[in-house]
Amino acid sequence: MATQSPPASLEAIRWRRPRLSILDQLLLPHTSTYVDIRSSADGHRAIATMQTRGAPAIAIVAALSLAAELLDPESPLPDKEGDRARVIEARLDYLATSRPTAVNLFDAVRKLKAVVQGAPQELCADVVAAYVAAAEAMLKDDVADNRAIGRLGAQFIASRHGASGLGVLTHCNTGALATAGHGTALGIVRTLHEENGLDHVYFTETRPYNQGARLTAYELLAERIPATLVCDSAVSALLRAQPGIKAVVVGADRVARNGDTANKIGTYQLAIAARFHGRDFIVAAPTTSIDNSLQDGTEIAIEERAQDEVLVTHGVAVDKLMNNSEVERAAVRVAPLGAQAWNPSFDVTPAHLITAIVTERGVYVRADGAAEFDLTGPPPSSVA
Ligand SMILES: CSC[C@@H](O)[C@@H](O)C(=O)COP(=O)(O)O
Repeated sequence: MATQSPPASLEAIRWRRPRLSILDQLLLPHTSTYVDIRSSADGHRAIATMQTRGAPAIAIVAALSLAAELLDPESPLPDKEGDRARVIEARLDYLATSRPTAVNLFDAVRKLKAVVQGAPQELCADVVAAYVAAAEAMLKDDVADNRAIGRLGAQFIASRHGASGLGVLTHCNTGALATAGHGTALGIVRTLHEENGLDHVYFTETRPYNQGARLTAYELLAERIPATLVCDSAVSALLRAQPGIKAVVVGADRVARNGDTANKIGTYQLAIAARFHGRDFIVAAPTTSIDNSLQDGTEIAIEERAQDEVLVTHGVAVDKLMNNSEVERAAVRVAPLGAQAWNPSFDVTPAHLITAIVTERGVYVRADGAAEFDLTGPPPSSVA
């Protein structure tokens, strides 16, 4: 395995029609390896094992994995158009079982099924062409959406706290590795940095999978953004010690129509700490993360992952890393054999703890005195 420094511009999802490859996020940050995804079965496996992760990225990899399969001349698709459409829909249903919480996946599956059902029926190639074009559009649109979220979020924070010298705290990884590029909450951090508004970003380890310590650190180093890693348990102490941190910015896996937000485990306690210390708590998410079918967060399915993610940790040997030798990721048991762990991958932050929800269409805030958002209509400050 080769060791590499972080590339200048991250491309976690590499689509070169008809080929898809993804940056293996189980091996980051010490090893950058692209894995070929040739089929929906490969896509399902990459999502379930978290070789790729992050709500928007999961949806896009699922969509493109099936595009790669459909464009493969050796893929055994039936010749008849109706049969072909049914096979595509069955593959989409299968992809939807890869992870349960991020609604972007289900949103993508629903939209792609509608494309397949609406495609002209005369030629077999049409349904595939329509599918591939729609999947490719999802990749392209996500970057544009993230750039809009970055700009609107940076403007919102600047309007409340000034346009320079800002400190922010973020959680998990919501950057180029979790999306098609730029990122959501990390997109706001990137935009603040590009516009010289950012003084410093603090980011959590995000146990147990360490999306912060491994992936956000990797992205921030690549772009030389001034940043400091903290343990998840240091957040309250950090907010007390650093009055310059004006906002906590996080992503979302699913937002109910009242604003209750499911995001990476630990987000809820960050929101409580932010409220206690009088800081803004901002959710950054594309509208594909909003699930208007859910009245509130109690209806969100929370994924529980394997106990071993808590009981065992992974890393590389420090001496090999320092000597620039080839490194191999190894598992290290932390808890004693026999110890039991509970490992919910997400938690739900109640709407009343959230200052604003930044989408690509605009910023939602709660009406004066309201404990909940109304996400069923356009945001008050919509983007034309
Ligand atoms: C733009 S990514 C937003 C969320 O998906 C992110 O914060 C998160 O919770 C990711 O969880 P993960 O388990 O790594 O897929």
